[in-house]
Amino acid sequence: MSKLPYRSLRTLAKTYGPLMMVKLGSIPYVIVSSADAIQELTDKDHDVIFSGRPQWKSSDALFGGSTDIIFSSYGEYWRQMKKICMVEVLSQRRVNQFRYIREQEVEHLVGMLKDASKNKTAVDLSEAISTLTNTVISRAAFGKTYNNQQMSLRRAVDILAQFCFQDSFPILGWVDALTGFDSKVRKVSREVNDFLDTVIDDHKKRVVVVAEDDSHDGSDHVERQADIVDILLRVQKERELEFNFTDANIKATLLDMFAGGTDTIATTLEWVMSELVRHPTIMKKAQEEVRRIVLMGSERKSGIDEADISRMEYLKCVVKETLRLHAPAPVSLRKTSEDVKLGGFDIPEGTMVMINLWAVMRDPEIWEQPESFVPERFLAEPLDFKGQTGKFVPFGAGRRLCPGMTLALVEVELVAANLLCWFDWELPEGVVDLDMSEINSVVIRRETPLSLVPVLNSE
Ligand code: HEM
Repeated sequence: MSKLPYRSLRTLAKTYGPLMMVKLGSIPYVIVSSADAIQELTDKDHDVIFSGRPQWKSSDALFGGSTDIIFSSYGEYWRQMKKICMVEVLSQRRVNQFRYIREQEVEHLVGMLKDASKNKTAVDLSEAISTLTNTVISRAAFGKTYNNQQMSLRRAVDILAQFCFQDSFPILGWVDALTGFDSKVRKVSREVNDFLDTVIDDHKKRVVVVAEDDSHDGSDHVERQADIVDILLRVQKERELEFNFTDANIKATLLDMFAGGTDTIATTLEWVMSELVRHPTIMKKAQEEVRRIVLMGSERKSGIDEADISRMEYLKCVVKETLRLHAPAPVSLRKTSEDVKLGGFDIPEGTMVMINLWAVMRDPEIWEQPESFVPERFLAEPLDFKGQTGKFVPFGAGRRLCPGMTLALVEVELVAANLLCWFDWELPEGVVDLDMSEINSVVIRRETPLSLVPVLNSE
């Protein structure tokens, strides 16, 4: 198995078919690699049975026994947690509420790039985008950024991607003590808990008027805009739940927002820009659309709002095509909750299942020129992100579908539109072709940072 397992598993599936049993470490996994199998797995007879998740040593330690949304087992507890997440934290209303944060941070990024463009030197766009996505989620979640302390969240997310003997070879679990994995997990878990306890305590102490709508335009006409911690504390106090929503649950939810909502958005933007730089005609077409809508209307605008974005049909296709080729989360991990049949095979209760989303989105049986970057394919076939066809599945499918997709898409589209509207982009001197190598960490990222020269658009 290579360092990019979704690629090796696709190669195996070409020989052994879309449903195969592979041992990863000493644990047997059913690997699912076709749209038909995904559709079957998420139909009404299968969805619940395939909605379990494997728990890891690190998820148990970091999320108090995997009690977050990403890692918790399927059941009433997960259902309640996901509902809170979707209704209270990631709903359209919330996405609108935090619009002013996205707009301010994008303005900041554009300002920085305008300054850099004066020197005609390359900027580390990966770093700039990563800072933006981190700041946006921090301000939405905590009301501000906590610079140094917040690094513990980064370390926690990184640990989830690290190899652990117990998860792959349960009989060798003791080796994790020797490699230092166990002590590292304990240390990071302590740091994260201490940090999030401080954040929650700070919020409990503040008695100020907070607004939970999108009335905040960045000025001070409400005393303070509610952030996600305020919202979760209000849920804890007011909402009638079938379980006791404790501070530990709030911490697990917050950690999920960071684990799910920073690197995924940043890496999508990196790949959008990488693909566009490699395809100048597509870049030009996308720029023309964005500039026509923003700069050539009856009143020429100095900023881009989300109403403009809703009209950028081609840009949306560029984002879809990027997510098809570069799914940030290339596989979805599941666990069966009872004996079940899939594609005619008997699968016992408790089986680990890996859905190779990446392979399905490059399957030559269902995509023309599957390896090529062709945004136009989505003009011809406007597939949505809900994964119901089993074919276009960057956010997964079924009950475990990603709840952060609305938030992710508005942020990706807003940043991309700004990068395309105000700048042309060039490769640094001496670079002829962009290296597109991938690295598998929490998400699939570029192996090398994306370094590009911004040239101010003079239109
Ligand atoms: C481009 C951005 C994103 C991509 C591609 C992405 C992709 C995914 C995928 C593939 C899954 C697994 C779905 C499955 O098992 O079928 C998932 C789950 C999840 N994502 Fe995202 N995600 C993104 C952004 C976000 C954001 C912004 C958040 C929150 C702020 C988020 C929070 C979650 C959570 C909580 C889950 C677990 C859902 C469950 O188990 O029920 N994601 N995501």
